Amino acid sequence: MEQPQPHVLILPFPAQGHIKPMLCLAQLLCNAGIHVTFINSHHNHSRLIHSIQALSCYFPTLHFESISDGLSEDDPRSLPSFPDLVSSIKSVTKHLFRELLVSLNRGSGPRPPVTCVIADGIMSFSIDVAAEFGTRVIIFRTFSACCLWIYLCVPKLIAEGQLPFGADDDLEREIEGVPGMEGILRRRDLPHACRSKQIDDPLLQFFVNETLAMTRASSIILNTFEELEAPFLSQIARLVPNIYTIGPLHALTKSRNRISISPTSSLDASLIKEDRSCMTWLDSQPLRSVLYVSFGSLFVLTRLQLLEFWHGLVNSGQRFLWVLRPDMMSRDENARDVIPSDVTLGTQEKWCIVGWAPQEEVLAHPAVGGFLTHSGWNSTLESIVAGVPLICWPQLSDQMVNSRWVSEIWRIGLDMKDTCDRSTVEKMVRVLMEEKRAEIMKSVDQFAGLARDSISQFGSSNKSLQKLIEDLKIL
Ligand SMILES: O=c1ccn([C@@H]2O[C@H](COP(=O)(O)OP(=O)(O)O[C@H]3O[C@H](CO)[C@@H](O)[C@H](O)[C@H]3O)[C@@H](O)[C@H]2O)c(=O)[nH]1
Repeated sequence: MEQPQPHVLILPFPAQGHIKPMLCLAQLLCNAGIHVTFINSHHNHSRLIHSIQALSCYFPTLHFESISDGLSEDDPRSLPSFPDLVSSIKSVTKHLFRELLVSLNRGSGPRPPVTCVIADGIMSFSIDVAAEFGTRVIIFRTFSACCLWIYLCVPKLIAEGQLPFGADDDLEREIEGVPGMEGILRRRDLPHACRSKQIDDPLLQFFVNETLAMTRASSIILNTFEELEAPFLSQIARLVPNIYTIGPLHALTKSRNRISISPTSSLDASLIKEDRSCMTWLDSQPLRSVLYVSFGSLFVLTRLQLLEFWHGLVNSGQRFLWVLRPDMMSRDENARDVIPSDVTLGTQEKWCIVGWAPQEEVLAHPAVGGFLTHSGWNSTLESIVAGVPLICWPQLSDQMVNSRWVSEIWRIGLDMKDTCDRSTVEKMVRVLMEEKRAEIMKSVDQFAGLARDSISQFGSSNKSLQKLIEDLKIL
């Protein structure tokens, strides 16, 4: 009789910062001979079609399915639409996910029935759906352990009266009651939703409820490495049954793929088409001279913020490469039209602007010497691996605490949260690129080394991956 085979169904939240690490994990599991079905929204599936075709060629056990996210094709999916997306997923996607599970479990075609669901940490409905079928669920949290630990502590902070506070209250005040963060965590470092005076603020409730739901899964996966976040991993381990710490996933995946990937191939699963002209521009820049500026895939800027950044960057006298996405402005404007018209657009000697960059390659380029970022977790990890120091300008969720840890604990960069004026931008850039560069680079090099060690053959993240693979093969 034929042995039953493992088949993992992976369900990411339909956004770039969630799809990318989960697709990395999918590749690692396929390398171990496991069948994986990766679910995208219809909207993202069509945007990823080239990556999907390339990945399906390279990994014979990797399959793709798509279901609706409940929004229409033309609806925006950037940050202001996040609440609409969350509620449509809850009302529409949940049922479609159940139907897909039923159909895959019929076992028709080359794939065996589903043996495990690996679902995004903000798609907790999957825990209930999988339970109907008696299928094991592992939750994948795509952001930092330090942020996960804060969300787990929010009910306690509410009970102790430390929450709520309003955005006008003293944001410098220390937060007590998050073990391991004493003396470091201030109100302003909590996820932005904590600044609401209303404890029933829908966004805060959403993140807290999704976090608590996670404790019902059989295990959780975190895209981090032990040497970076050990204190929080041990705190979280007291509340969840089992943690696999497998990160930085992008680097682990690249080191394990036996295929040679040409830089122009689309295996990186970008939802926006990359403009590779910036790589040619970087080739002509001096060593470590360029500040890379990117605020991730969701972030939206006001006209005023964009102008303050622009003037601050130009006044710093440093070279910069800036990613301005076409959907980046809070009003229906093109970011490039907002930049003062006395400056000719296009590739200049000192700066270059693109709509979307091949970020990992940019960070690995010898001309890049710093990264001005919103501190999304993927960007933070990618910068750590590349050994590039950071200036953090966080706006929400995990970004708020990531930036605090970057500046105060890991000491690999600077935190400029809650400020956005040209003189601060100029000063921060000068400090990072010149004044404190040598000092910051000592920690940057140390953490880049630790990240490399964690994904090596005997490293902590690789061991955790091997354990996950073994566990998935036990049916
Ligand atoms: O020009 C660009 C800009 C970005 N990226 C990639 O896009 C991803 C962006 O991810 P991240 O840095 O995590 O930012 P967001 O897209 O904003 O991610 C969301 O999801 C993350 C994971 O949960 C959270 O940490 C963030 O706070 C949340 O905003 C990274 O892999 C980048 O390499 C590119 O490839 N090209």
